[in-house]
Amino acid sequence: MQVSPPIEPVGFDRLMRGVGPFESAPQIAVGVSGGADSVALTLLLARWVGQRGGRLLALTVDHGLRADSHAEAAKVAAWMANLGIEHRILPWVGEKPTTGIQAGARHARLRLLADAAAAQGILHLALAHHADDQAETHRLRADRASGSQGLAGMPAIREMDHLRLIRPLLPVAKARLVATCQAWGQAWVEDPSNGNPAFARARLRLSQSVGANEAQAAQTAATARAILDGDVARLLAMHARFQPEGWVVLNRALLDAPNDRVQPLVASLLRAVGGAAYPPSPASIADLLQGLREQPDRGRTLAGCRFMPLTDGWRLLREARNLQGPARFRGGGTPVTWDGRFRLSAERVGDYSVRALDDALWRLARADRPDLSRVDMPASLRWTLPAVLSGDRLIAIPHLLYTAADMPDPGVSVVPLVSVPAVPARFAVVTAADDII
Ligand SMILES: Nc1ncnc2c1ncn2[C@@H]1O[C@H](COP(=O)(O)OP(=O)(O)OP(=O)(O)O)[C@@H](O)[C@H]1O
Repeated sequence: MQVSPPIEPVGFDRLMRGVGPFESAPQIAVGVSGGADSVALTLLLARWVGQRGGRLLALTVDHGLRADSHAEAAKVAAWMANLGIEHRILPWVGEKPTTGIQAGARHARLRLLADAAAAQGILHLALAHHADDQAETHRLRADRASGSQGLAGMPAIREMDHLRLIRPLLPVAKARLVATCQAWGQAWVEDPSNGNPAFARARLRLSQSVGANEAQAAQTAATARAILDGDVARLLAMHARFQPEGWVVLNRALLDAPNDRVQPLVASLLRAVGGAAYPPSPASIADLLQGLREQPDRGRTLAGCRFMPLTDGWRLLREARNLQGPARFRGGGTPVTWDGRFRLSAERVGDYSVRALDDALWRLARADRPDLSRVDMPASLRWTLPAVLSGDRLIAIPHLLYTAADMPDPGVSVVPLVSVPAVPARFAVVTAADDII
């Protein structure tokens, strides 16, 4: 039987160069679940960061979904203390989903990790996905017949709102990570859900071993993806202008680019503007593109978005129907995501809810502030905006800079989830495959 060697310092330096650049004294956060993969990554990072006079912050999310999750997190904390690695436990509090638990836990986990790192001014969050994970992603996506971008799997670098998600171990086989822990004499925990066939990923691990061919295919696809992401980012920079209200102006010339570039770009745009968890099928995007090319002056809808013709392009915006219903939040800085498009929070603690601006709320706001009528905005866009209520009182329409005159200012802030005008590359890398963290 072939024995896998542990990862040596030189090899890890090379892996880190692949996900750079870093500051001269790098500050990095790492998600450590306690499994062999993330424990190995934490050990490797601690040495790498230490050699450069930087800082490593290890973070463990306690999902509270299993009886022993607290004990496990505490065990990781003890290991980290032993190794002299700064560590924090982040409990997942609040409502848990009843269906799609794994996907819900992944999203919550990423948010908790990213927020904790960003709060410390850390710009890089490392996760321990490895080559076997990549190959599994590849196979899962192939089973669901996703487009070429999905098949390209996870990116090694993904820009998020305030930091970069990095996956330095993507080229490395899991066996080498286990060997790394062993070489360090460091224990790890086995995740029982990896053996639970209820979950697609675990099922795959149990039913099929992932072959070298697939790992190779995933690697090739990942390279193709990096090239694709770069091209898509350039096209976005040239032809798309993002607006803070979550819509985009597109030049008609965008459609002159090759289809294998326009297709994933439009998929990302639709997902960002429409707020859906997944982009629509490649076939429906192909139909849309054909329609836009043949009759550019006709409006079209797809995936909760509208293309409204302009003189030399389109306004792409959220359709003002099937928007998410009211979502409640407590303020005090804790954010809520609404309609898959915006993250809202309020400084002042209160009993708030966010829902779509409608005619009745708009009348109330204008009665309070008649000058709002002069805001130059098409009605179709207005009805896609979030309005914030306290009980049943309208208190803010953040995009119109409206706050109710006779109420204390709740200090509402709103961030569009995916539109990042200054750095289109961030936008370009959002695909369904990124949901797998
Ligand atoms: N509870 C957690 N707390 C912090 N980070 C986590 C947690 N769970 C997963 N991660 C991070 O996300 C990565 C991917 O998660 P995934 O569920 O695929 O890993 P895992 O099966 O728990 O394995 P491992 O911990 O061995 O990496 C992990 O490698 C780790 O970096």
